[in-house]
Amino acid sequence: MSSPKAGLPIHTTTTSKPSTRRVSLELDPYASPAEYYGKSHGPRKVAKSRTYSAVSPPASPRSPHPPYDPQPYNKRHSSASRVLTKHSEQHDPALDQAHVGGYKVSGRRSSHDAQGNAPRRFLINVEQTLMDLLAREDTDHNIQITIEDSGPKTIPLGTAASGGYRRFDVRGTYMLSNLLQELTLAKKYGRKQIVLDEARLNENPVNRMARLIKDQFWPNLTRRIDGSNIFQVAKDPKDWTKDPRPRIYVPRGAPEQYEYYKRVAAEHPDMRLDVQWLAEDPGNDEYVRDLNAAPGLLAIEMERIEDTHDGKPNFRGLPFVVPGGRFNELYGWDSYMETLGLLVNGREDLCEAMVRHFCFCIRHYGKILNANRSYYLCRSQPPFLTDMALRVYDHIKHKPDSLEFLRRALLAAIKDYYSTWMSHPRYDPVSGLSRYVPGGLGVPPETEATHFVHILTPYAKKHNMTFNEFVDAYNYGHVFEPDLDQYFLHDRSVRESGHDTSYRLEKVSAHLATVDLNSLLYKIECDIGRTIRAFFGDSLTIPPEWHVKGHSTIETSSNWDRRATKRRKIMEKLMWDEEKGMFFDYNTVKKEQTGYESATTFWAMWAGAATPKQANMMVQKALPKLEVHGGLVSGSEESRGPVGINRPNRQWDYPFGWAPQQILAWTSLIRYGFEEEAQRLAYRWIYMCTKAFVDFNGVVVEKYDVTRQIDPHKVTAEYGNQGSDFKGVATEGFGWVNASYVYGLQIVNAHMKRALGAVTTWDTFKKMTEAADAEEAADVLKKANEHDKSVGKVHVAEHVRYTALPHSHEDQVAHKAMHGSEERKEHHGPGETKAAHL
Ligand SMILES: OC[C@H]1O[C@H](O[C@H]2O[C@H](CO)[C@@H](O)[C@H](O)[C@H]2O)[C@H](O)[C@@H](O)[C@@H]1O
Repeated sequence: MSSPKAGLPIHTTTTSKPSTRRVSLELDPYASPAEYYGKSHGPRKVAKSRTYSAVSPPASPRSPHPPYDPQPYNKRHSSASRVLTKHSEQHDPALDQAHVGGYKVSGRRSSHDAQGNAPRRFLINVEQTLMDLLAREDTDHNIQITIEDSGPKTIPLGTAASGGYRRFDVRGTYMLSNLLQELTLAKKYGRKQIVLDEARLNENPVNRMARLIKDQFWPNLTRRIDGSNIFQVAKDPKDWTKDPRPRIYVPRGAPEQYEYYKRVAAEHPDMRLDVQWLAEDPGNDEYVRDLNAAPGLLAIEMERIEDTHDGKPNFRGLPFVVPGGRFNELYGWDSYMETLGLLVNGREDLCEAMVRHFCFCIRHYGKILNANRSYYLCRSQPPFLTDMALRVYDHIKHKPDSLEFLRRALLAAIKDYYSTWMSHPRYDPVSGLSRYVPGGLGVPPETEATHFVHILTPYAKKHNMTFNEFVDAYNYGHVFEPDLDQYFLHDRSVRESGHDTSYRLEKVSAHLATVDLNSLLYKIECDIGRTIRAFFGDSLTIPPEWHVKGHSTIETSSNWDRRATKRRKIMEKLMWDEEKGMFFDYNTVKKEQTGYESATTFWAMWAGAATPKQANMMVQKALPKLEVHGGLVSGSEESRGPVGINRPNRQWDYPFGWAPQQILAWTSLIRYGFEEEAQRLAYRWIYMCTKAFVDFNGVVVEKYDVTRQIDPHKVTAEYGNQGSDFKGVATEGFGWVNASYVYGLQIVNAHMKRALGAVTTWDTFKKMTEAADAEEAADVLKKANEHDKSVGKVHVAEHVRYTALPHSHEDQVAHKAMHGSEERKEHHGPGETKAAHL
């Protein structure tokens, strides 16, 4: 483990940096913190004492910045001397250059550094500068420097070229907060003194955020579960018991894991690791409820490694990426969304491992779990396995066992399809559609204590019990409240949908055949049919361990194609509203559409279930209702209805926007040729994330208020916002937002990227582009007229069209979307189009 943080994240081999980088001044100013402060900073931080002795005398009161002196010169001199003397055998060309050649050291008093051509670097005493910076700039004392702080917004730092003698002002919230972040990281890596590249402080914010995601956030969100870390990862911040302890449940089909964990427990009794067999039928409602008295992790996939020194079989957990810093377990649809970003960042190793975990879960727990904790055993999440596996396969197909990987994922997806989504109670035979209807009893134990207070308190009063007494009595069937049973049936359903919580679903979810779920199942049907045909000779044998009773042991594509066609027709009949230009959830009990306007309407396009005409109507009618400042809002304000003290807002409703909704909408739009709209939405979202990142100390959160222009990360709904509560530096971001950022940057064009780097709003960018186009057109017109005068012809329109043609690849893509209709067709399958790669 190379992370300095809590020992939790694991840093697996990354493809992002060549290992041959030289440790010297050549060090990439944008190297990952592990490299910049960990491996490579040592030799840069020191210089020979003899060179240091050449530094000029103390600053005079006439120094350009007399009011601020973070450390008296003599103190700086002596502390630096100490370091320098101590490490005098080490050599830093940067400082040699400063004192011996290159930059000539002035004999005058300390002064501000003039900007030379060489990149500027600062020589910084970490602890002292950190203290000074916070004392001066963090006026609201939250250990973040943001636009809400009212400090002077400037701090002078000594340049490395002058051995810290000459000073240069670092100004503005963005640079100061980057300084805070860098110092916090340097401190975590144990650095006392650093040479810091200015380039790290004034880096293009889009590049910085994308870089942090790739080099820092993904590694810090990466976990594995095995004996080396079970003590930490088994800990659950949601654990409600009096004696939280590490506990792992192992399914009967994985006896080698049971033996392994038993051995780990025996070897480390101080850990108090509780290793338990899971029941044969772990999806039983009563059983899962009873496990709530002793919640624990559920074992996931491991790989066999070299035997122990005494010849015992040994294992290592496969890695996975968690949704956010507080999590230690593998989530369902978060993992899919993260995969989209991880693939952009070359981390197919992690994506492949997550698919393998999902296969393990389907095989042993019967489904992809909400997350691998005992209290999630009855509950799944939106299913994306086929798309995930196909995308990963596309990146690993050169590997010898890649086809086996795909086969296994397909077998797992088929089993999950039959036994989870097309079985009672999720499948509704009357409509032919599916619903989120997980099992379970009682109050979901993992939710925030306050979430159900308003629902349960009247019942507690009615039964003359305290709140906790009532919850206990209700959970164990000592009191009967059928209305509450219905309430929690729907609540569990909302949580399985991943959209927890929303007024779209509250008190009705289990009755709804949602657009989201049925679009996903349509996609799964298409993917399975196509994959069996393309990769497995149109005949896939189902081995006993994947076989679901009542279904064939040989799968062919035609059945899957038929299923997909059937579902598409039903969706069109029951969910499509031609007049509104939207798909709506269908209430299978009331047998009517709900009419709730939700961003999930675009999932039908993502899956390819919408006809081109329907897609066009959605762009014309649904998009304007849901497009706001920061991209796509979860649902319309009108559909959500009024909120207030008695009807609090819900995090998956207006005005909040979530990364998965953005990602799926962009991909949907591109799939049907609406690249201009996809780019605009991606721009809005990336702009909003970047703006918050720049103004609020590098914050990246779980969800945003997409209608808020200044501080969109401030979300007060339900449990607040994951990712906003950090000290000094955000080290993980949030999984699916990280993914949306790097994925979205693949969608916007080069001009947009530049404008985003300058934190330009969409409206300004649009005006600028239109103005530039108009100017260019006027210029062309002028030239054409001149030309026409000379040749006596008028072909202005042709010239305008020609000169408006963009030159870069991205521009051509955008241009085609704007001017050409040839790409507006339906695409299916990976590898066919840009959409497929996205
Ligand atoms: O504790 C409340 C809920 O927390 C999770 O839901 C939210 O976070 C998940 C992880 O990012 C995400 O998958 C989900 O869409 C979010 O709403 C958890 O999944 C819920 O089961 C839990 O009740």
